[in-house]
Amino acid sequence: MQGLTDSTLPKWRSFGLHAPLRRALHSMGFKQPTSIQSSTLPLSLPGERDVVGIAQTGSGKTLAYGLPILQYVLATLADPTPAAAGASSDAEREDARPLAGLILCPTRELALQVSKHLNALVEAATPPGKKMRFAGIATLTGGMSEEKQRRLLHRGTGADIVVATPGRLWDMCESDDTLTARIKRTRFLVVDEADRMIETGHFAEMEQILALVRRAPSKGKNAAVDVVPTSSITSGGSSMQTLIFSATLSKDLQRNLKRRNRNRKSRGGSTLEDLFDKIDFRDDDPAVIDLTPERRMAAELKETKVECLSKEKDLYLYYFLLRYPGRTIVFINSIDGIRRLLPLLVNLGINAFPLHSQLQQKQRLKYLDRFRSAAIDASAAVQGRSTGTASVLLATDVAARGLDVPGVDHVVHYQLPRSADAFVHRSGRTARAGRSGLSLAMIDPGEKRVWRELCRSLQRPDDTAALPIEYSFLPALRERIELSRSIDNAVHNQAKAAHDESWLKQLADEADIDIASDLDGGDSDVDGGGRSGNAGGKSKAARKAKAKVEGLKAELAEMLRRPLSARGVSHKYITSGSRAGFVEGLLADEQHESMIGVMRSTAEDDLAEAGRQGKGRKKAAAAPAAAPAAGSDASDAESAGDSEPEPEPRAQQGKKRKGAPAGRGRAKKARGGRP
Ligand SMILES: Nc1ncnc2c1ncn2[C@@H]1O[C@H](COP(=O)(O)OP(=O)(O)OP(=O)(O)O)[C@@H](O)[C@H]1O
Repeated sequence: MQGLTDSTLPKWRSFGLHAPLRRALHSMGFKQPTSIQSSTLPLSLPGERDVVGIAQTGSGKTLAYGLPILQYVLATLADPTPAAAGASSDAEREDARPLAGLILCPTRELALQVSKHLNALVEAATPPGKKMRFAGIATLTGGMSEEKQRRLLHRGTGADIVVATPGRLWDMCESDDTLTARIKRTRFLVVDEADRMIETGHFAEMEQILALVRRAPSKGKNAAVDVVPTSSITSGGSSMQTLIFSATLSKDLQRNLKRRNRNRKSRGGSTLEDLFDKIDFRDDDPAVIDLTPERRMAAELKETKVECLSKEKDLYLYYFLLRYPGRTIVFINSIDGIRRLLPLLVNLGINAFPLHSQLQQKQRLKYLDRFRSAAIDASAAVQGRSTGTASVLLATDVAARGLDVPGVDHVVHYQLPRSADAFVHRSGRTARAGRSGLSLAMIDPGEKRVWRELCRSLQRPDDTAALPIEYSFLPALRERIELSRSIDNAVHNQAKAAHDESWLKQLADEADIDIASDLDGGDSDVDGGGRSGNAGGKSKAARKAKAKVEGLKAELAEMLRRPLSARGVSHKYITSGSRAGFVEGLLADEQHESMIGVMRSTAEDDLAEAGRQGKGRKKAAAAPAAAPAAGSDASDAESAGDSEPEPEPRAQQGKKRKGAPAGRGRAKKARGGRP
């Protein structure tokens, strides 16, 4: 073992991991185990116990279950099963080899990520110069070529570890006896995100897969079935170890918050009972390691909220993305919502990518990759684009669990999810592995009850601080958003007209009627215009619609070029503006890149500063009773003719340092019109 002595990684030494694994941990920079790893490893290594591990998001659960499996693979390299040793071909050897591990995950992205994580460890564990990796990992997920997955599964003497989503795995099992037989004798069964995996009605195939690893009653608990011919295997091996992991394992967190539930109390309980019902643990008393923190979230996660009208969410989201550039995942409850918001943000120059289940798998991976690899560089803000510094993933809950994208700064709940566990998992896409992060909940009046239920489910008071907002930017942002919406409507009309036109043309062709003159510029009936999909060219209306889209785009580009200024900033004579500290900030090069008048700062810093200021001026800061302020306690009712939220009394100005500006007194109600 080159360059690695027992003293290199003292914190890992007590687990007795094989040298290649310690080498890999060393080269990947994992200097010490996380809490869940150090608590479960002594129990979960080969030959030990069944383990149920519950720990906060981003705490390293993948390695907690991955290391024992890889430890087992390394041990069997030196000591293959007798049947495998006596086999004369790779296929025979594969038949005779039990699977080292079967890892079940709820989403394709998560399965691919787990494989990638374990593969990286295997690669790092392989001595330099050696081509053969010591463990083969096959990923079986839907949306990708089954044939290719089958090839990788059976390569050589077969994969050691299978990482799979239940649907694709079961499909393949139905036509692959070798796979089925190897699963029946798997040495490790891992159920990641276990509460989700066994939730009734989610994965019909889970029942069948779990039945494969259940022991046949006739064999009894201690029957040895590990080294027997494949054909005679009818039930799971007796030495299987089961490792169950999740960040949440409580039925109360799964409760539908949107449904009024009078029997709330009786619904509590633990998913553990369901697990014991559904999974045939070999251990009579599996070890349960529960490291759930009090608030159920990572300690490094800061939480905030914006209370605003539903129709104002786009505005506050845009404000947040501009004010705090970085990598942000925005969770939206419906795919239609993503389809609406995506063009709106893209028109505004935001690097936004969609992720939902109706995208092809290739596209899902492509967008995730672009989100992951987008350069977050403050200096990338370019003329004509509002920002080049944000990377935004607009996602449904398909991205809520398990996804580990390094460097996600913020999670935004554009709408509240339907259950508290979804809220915990969504929020956990940031503040991972000891990093800081922020979760922002956007709450409209209709969601106030759900928010209260959510806090109750999480057993905490509603003490989430409101996001400080510099209200004087909002009129200009609103104008941009409205223009972006108009562009989207115009593009939609254009496309619709193109569709109508080609349909009309098709009908005309079928009836042998010539409508070319209309399409060439006569008085077309096609309203709104659009692209003609035929050789006759475009109708007058289509040309008009195209010109309208181009005109609006040019107008927005011009608008985006104009700087955004906070109230009190003078463009003509910089030093004459009334905004305190503005010039000092400019001189110190601490001004925000695209919002003139506020400092570069993080949302976490601004929250902390607002908290400090708020303590001293709680009474003075109370919002006017007549209109709900964003971030203040808005009315429960979706009031008719909802007026614009009154500006927050004290505008926040970003991170305050020594000599930095203090908040300017009360801002006046924001005016519309151009800045
Ligand atoms: N011992 C360690 N030291 C430092 N970083 C680690 C360690 N173990 C894992 N990590 C890193 O922590 C990050 C989160 O790990 P992982 O995805 O396994 O978390 P998780 O607990 O499964 O999260 P979730 O509940 O969201 O699925 C990963 O980027 C991983 O590389």
